[in-house]
Amino acid sequence: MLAAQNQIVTDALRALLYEVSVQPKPGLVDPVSHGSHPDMDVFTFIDSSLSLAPYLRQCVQAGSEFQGPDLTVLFQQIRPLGIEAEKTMLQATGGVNTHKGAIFALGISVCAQGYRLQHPEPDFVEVVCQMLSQLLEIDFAPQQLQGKLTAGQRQYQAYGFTGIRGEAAAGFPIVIEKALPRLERSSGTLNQRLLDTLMEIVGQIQDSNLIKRAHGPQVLTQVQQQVQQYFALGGSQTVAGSQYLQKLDQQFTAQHWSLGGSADLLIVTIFLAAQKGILERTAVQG
Ligand SMILES: CC(C)(COP(=O)(O)OP(=O)(O)OC[C@H]1O[C@@H](n2cnc3c(N)ncnc32)[C@H](O)[C@@H]1O)[C@@H](O)C(=O)NCCC(=O)NCCS
Ligand SMILES: Nc1ncnc2c1ncn2[C@@H]1O[C@H](COP(=O)(O)OP(=O)(O)OP(=O)(O)O)[C@@H](O)[C@H]1O
Repeated sequence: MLAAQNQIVTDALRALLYEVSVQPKPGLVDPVSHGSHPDMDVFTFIDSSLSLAPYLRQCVQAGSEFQGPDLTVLFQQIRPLGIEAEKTMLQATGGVNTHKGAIFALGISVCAQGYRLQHPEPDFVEVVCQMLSQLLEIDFAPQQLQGKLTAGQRQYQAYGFTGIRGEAAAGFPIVIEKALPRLERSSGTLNQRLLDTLMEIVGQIQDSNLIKRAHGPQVLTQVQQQVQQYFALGGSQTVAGSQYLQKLDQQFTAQHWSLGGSADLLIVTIFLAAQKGILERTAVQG
């Protein structure tokens, strides 16, 4: 039991560290570039990731010890832990928001996997959906949408987009139905496979981070076309695809666009792939 709990925490930390190591990611921080985030670099992400280890352990423990019939209670137990973890992250990064979305999405994911150690019958999606069955109703209640709103809250009001909350409450369908299958059928180096997986997510998501930075959802159509073009050129394994991705990185950085939500779903994808044992390492070439 303890070994399995430890493995969940290790896989979650692996996911955080792998995500920031993948490059080139359009507009996102990687070891070569800070993209559209001049206040961060790869070391900020390493510090942030390490600071989250105790939080991730607490979420796993809460999941594996939970016995009641109502999994919304389990989510109520871990949410305050997430709010504390955001403060820990900000202390570790000198006040920079590196992993807000990941604290939420990965915390829920490791908690669900912790729960499944004792209750293997429901699958990951069922556990997550049960945990979050009241999330949208509670978070998007009119009394919550007052005062200074976050990007996600503003976009819910303006466009009805449910953002990270909607993805999580639906059991991360983009991760399960699109990103994991893309990762499984991908080939090449691990970096190449994870780049294709990231771009698969970018083509599917309504990323509140991107919509905020591009000042409106019309950006989604353009970015979806760019993703199609990337895959039409052969993706990360062809010279044309790689050059196109570099061009996108330059364009996103110049426009100050970012893909924070896609990065967060990539983290969840890597975590689940590691748990399923489909994240086999591939020799790095060149
Ligand atoms: C739900 C969270 C993420 C807060 O949401 P918030 O509205 O602040 O976030 P917002 O939508 O602006 O984006 C947060 C991050 O999510 C990621 N993200 C954006 N869009 C998506 C998406 N479609 N899918 C996945 N991740 C996404 C990005 O990295 C982004 O930076 C979480 O931080 C949280 O629950 N915080 C505690 C708040 C709380 O419980 N308050 C008390 C009750 S209101
Ligand atoms: N590799 C990465 N590079 C950059 N952002 C990432 C990366 N991985 C995840 N993210 C996500 O992007 C978000 C940061 O976006 P952004 O800087 O726009 O947020 P903010 O602090 O809310 O806004 P602002 O910087 O405009 O005040 C983080 O919360 C994080 O979840």
